[in-house]
Amino acid sequence: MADDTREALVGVIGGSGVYQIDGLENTRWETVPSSFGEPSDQLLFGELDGQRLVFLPRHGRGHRYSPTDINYRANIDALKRAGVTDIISVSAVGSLKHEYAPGHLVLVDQFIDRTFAREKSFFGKGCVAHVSMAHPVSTRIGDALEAACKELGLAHTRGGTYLTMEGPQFSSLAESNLYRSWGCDVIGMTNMPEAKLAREAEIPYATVAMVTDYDCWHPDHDHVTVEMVVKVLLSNAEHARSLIKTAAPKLRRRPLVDEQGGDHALEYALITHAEARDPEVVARLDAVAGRVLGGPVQG
Ligand SMILES: CSC[C@H]1O[C@H](OP(=O)(O)O)[C@H](O)[C@@H]1O
Ligand SMILES: Nc1ncnc2[nH]cnc12
Repeated sequence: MADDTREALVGVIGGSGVYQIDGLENTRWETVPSSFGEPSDQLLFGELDGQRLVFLPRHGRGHRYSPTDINYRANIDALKRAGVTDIISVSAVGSLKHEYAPGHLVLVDQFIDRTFAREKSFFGKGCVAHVSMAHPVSTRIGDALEAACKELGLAHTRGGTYLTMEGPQFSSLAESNLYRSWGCDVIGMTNMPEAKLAREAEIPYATVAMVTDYDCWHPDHDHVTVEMVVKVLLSNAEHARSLIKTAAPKLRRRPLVDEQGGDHALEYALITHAEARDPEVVARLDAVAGRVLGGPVQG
């Protein structure tokens, strides 16, 4: 029978408190240049139980970039250039629901984007595209993460909405209550535009949101502080590590065409006529959109 799968290369974007992956073997940090500027750091290539993996610390080693200052475009472009086919994002989040106590993992499947000071698209003047964000998270990667949580006995919930705020300040009580009234589950500062850009780059994406605090709405819990987030993260670092270790091998082979659309999002997204495209803009889209832009555009 014909093999209708292909080898995957899993990329892990580590959030606050996750600046490396212990246990990764045969590692090398490599500079991967991007046509969209500087990624947050070099990429760490390595193997986890024989499975090749690429790791990028979202805020850079030492946490040098604030959520607003992260060059999300360069990060996703660099991962694409490195051959990454699937992204697992690991993120610290505040809980907006009683039932998600610190330590709980939420495998989110929806996002609300309230950020306003970031580059959100690879496309624009000179080459316009509109991708679907109806279902921003890959069910296939979510399945692997859920199975891993079950195997490891980690407290988790499949599905949930992650509200992305601009930051860097945490929310006011009125904002926190507003997001709760919208039915959001968790709050963070980074997953948008990251998930949008992964979609544009045709890389299926899924997030493991690690609850570190109750933001500022819970009457019985202190308001979130960085100290609180770091304390919970340190005590959960082992969970994140074993989760990646258990989930990544489940993603080793992937379908030729992802049924979710995450790896062919650009199929019907480009709207600028070939003759109207700006060759310079097209040139820097070589990794992200080379599949649909075809050969070099004549100037
Ligand atoms: C250190 S608390 C706030 C910080 O943590 C989260 O980052 P990440 O998603 O990269 O884990 C949150 O979004 C803020 O950037
Ligand atoms: N309460 C919170 N708000 C925004 N980002 C966070 N990251 C961790 N906790 C957070």
